[in-house]
Amino acid sequence: MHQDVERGNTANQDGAPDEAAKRDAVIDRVLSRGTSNRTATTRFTDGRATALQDESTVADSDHDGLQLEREERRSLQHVDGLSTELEDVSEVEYRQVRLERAVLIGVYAAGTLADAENSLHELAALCETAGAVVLDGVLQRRPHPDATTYLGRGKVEELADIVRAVGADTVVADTELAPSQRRALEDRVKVKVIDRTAVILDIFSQHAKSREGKAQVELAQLEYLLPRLRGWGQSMSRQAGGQVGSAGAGMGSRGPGETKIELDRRRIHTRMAKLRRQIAGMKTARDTNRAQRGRNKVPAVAIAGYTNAGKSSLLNRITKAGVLVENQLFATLDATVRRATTADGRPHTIADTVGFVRNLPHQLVEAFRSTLEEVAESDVLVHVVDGSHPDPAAQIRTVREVITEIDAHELPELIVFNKADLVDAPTRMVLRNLAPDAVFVSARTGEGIDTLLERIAQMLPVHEVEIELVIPYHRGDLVSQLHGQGGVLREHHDTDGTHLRALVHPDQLGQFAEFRVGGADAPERKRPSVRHKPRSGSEPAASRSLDLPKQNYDN
Ligand SMILES: Nc1nc2c(ncn2[C@@H]2O[C@H](COP(=O)(O)OP(=O)(O)OP(=O)(O)O)[C@@H](O)[C@H]2O)c(=O)[nH]1
Ligand SMILES: [Mg+2]
Repeated sequence: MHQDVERGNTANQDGAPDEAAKRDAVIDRVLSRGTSNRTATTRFTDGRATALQDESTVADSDHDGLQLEREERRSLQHVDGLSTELEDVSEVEYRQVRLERAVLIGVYAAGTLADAENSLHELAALCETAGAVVLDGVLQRRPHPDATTYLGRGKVEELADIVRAVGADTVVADTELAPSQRRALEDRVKVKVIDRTAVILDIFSQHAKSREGKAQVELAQLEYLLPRLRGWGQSMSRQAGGQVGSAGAGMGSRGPGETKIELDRRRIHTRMAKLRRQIAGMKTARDTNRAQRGRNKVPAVAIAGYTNAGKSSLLNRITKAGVLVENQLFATLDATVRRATTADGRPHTIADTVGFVRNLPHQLVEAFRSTLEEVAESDVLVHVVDGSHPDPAAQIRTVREVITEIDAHELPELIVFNKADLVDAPTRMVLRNLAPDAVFVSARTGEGIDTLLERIAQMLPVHEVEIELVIPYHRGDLVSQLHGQGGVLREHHDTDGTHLRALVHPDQLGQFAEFRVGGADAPERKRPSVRHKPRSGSEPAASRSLDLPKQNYDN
């Protein structure tokens, strides 16, 4: 729009080049030389790269000029059905003032077109959630994004044409852009350019409600901005016409806000240190709560999964918790913990958690680490997957990646395919192959909920009983059995047999009654069992903590 035109015209007048600018320019030049060689000489045959070839060495290839041209034309691919533009013209008029009009861009390697399209559709949903209108989306096939301009040089010109033709004011790249790529693209396309990470951070900043959530998002945003400081300071002040404030500036620029962005690095570092301390402080309260639950031996279930999979709906269905459910990405940012009881009366907690998404900014995973500990410290992971999603396998992969990152990958996991009301029989077969033990449920219709509750009850740790035993030598089978179930705490041999202190399931008390020290009436100490799958070494998982080293919070 008008500001963008102005910005384009003034792009060369932005301050005298300082040392950093010179350094950047050199880096940019070096990078652009390296890639221009590569992109000019890479060719594809039948969707497969034929390795790096020089133009002069492809004489014997079956490419003729026409084929090359056709391939070039094909390589910038439109993704249909992305537009979220409103039909009603009057509403469009109104929204134009308020919302950004975005064109999405992505790069995909040979053979991953379907995946790239899914990813671009998801980016469209993210942009929509952030409050933008998506006008168009284009994908370019390329082994790697261009180091200078993300899309190839020629394609950037086409993109500029598209942006002008549809009247967009923002370009959103599907993967994280290097600061120099973003600047180079902006200079050529003449509108604001942001990336997937900025959109996700923007949604988080709009949705954060609790003090802790807000602090976590701000920390993540500052971390993202820090290496981009110079570029953002310039383009954002141009973008907003010098206007100070956070709400009106649009996707990728809300949150820390204009004035903060223009603070020097040192002050941002100070602010980040303060946020880390705040978050660590709030974490203490959460730890106390959790320790309380731990002392009362209440097993914990965590509902985790891809964003919009229906985690909150499921928690509502199970516990009638009244948790915010929205057809939006990242509706839930704060972990909600509810109490529940199994059919046989065992109390436990169920926690709803923040959703995951592909390319979840690592800054967010770091900042939300204390919230995500809620997941890592639970006893059972209920991994909710949207069964009606076009690529549930990718969702499962993404969620497992994050779960591994927060050290929760060894928890017993139950895959739950939700939205079964939208899944037909053939798709169920496919899903079943993905996860044979999974439960199919519908938070909407209630289908499968009873089975889900039964399965959760089976997976909850049972409280084991600690007993003292003397087992005569001719019953070595019992000693082996106790070792086999991992229940032996202490053992020594004496003349009357093997002396043991062991953990057994309450159902086994009868079996061992005659060997108990002091007879069957001996006092027994109840204690929670160790995890189903103890983590590395002999250390029981329950005693592990995800605490970052103290110094990480303070510098
Ligand atoms: N058809 C159908 N829709 C469902 C079902 N469960 C949830 N939904 C819908 O899916 C959307 C997302 O539901 P949420 O419960 O907010 O999903 P979530 O996983 O908590 O999402 P985030 O908190 O954003 O990560 C909402 O529009 C729900 O109405 C289901 O079983 N069937
Ligand atoms: Mg939710």
